Amino acid sequence: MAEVSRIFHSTLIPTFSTLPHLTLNSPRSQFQPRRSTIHCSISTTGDATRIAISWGCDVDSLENAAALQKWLSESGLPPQKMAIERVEVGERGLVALKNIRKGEKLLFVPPSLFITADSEWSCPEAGDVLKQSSVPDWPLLATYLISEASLMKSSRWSNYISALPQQPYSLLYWTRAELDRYLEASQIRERAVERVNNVTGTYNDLRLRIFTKYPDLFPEEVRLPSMEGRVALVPWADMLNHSCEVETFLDYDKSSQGVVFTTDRPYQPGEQVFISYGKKSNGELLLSYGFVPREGTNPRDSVELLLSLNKSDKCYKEKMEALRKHGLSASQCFPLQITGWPLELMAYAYLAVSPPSMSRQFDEMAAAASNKTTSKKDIKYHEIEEEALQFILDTCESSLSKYTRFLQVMEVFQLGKWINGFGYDISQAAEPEVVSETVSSRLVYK
Ligand SMILES: C[S@@+](CC[C@H](N)C(=O)[O-])C[C@H]1O[C@@H](n2cnc3c(N)ncnc32)[C@H](O)[C@@H]1O
Repeated sequence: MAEVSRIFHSTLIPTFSTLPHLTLNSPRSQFQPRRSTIHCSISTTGDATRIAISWGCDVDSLENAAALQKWLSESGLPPQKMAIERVEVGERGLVALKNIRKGEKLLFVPPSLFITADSEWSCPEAGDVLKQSSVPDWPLLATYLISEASLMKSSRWSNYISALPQQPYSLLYWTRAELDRYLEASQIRERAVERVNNVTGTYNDLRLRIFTKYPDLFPEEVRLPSMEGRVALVPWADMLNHSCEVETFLDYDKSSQGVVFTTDRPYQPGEQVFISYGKKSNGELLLSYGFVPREGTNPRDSVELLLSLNKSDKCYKEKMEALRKHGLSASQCFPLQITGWPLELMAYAYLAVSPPSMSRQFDEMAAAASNKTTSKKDIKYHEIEEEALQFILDTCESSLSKYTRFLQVMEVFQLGKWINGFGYDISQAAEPEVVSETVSSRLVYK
């Protein structure tokens, strides 16, 4: 169960958020067996000339969502205590229709409604080719979805496909220039670039290895979106939005043989019901799901702060040696959270600012800065504490200075407040410009 739970937790929702279009297989019985072809051309880059298949709807369309809901009930989804509605957080979401108790299990989506790598293809030959070529789950499912979308109304999944957001919020749609500009100083920028390259690379690989070799099965350009891990798509369950306050997540329930989640709080009729997409930072949420939670609502938010020894430090060599001994280097990243920073960061700061007269403490400091050692972490050197805090503050300021536009609206002095424990949320600096500009059309940030 733990494994299933992990898989569902980490892959179900990303699936939805990163794939422009999703699908499932159609049972042969519903169709005339035929040698259909995947005839489509879908762009993840916004190249309008490539879009050939009509699918999906506006992110807030309720019409298609209602059709989805009706189709799901006719296809085996048991009666629900929730309905799809327009919501404040996440455009559309599941809202309680009745009182829901804490600890209640909801959803019960049966496996017949899941979309997995084992789902039956309407074009079985195309499925066979991909499987024989050991195509990983993600690109396999993406191709599957596209193939079903190309069948339009005749696909068993047409109601599902039509209810998916046509243009999901995703960093995959950002151009390289936009990623560079708006995520300029965030670690998420590199990871987003990597992810886009991964998607493009996988698509190019498939095109070279498979699509061009079977032009009758894959006659046109098929652009594939993101992939990551194993995959299952679960209609209905993927209408649930994320809340940082909620601890509960999707799971496979062996006894009922369906996808469920257990509420961790009661809901009253009209309230939006949430799950957790995981304990992720704002950057991670942006990367995987294309949104940033409302400011200050994510206690798990964090940014990496890079601390470095000063090369002109008289004791640079000795400090370096001490750090090396404990598996650290002259530049080291530490997570800064909305709730504070790790003791290791403070220990590193002590080491960075300590004068030659404290050389006997270098080892103790380096050990405390390493998360690999079990040595005492909570070290304190009152004589250099202020200097160490100033060092952290300076590093924060220099890190923030990369967010040029951000600094125009956020006075640096607020950093001082934060560092003195007033709770300034430095983590919002993760994607500050994203919040302010481009993203009005792409990123949900309210
Ligand atoms: C699994 S879908 C949830 C259903 C989606 N709201 C819909 O209407 O199709 C995940 C997407 O919902 C949106 N979303 C989920 N939780 C959100 C939140 N807390 N704030 C803003 N958007 C959210 C994001 O666009 C995300 O990529």
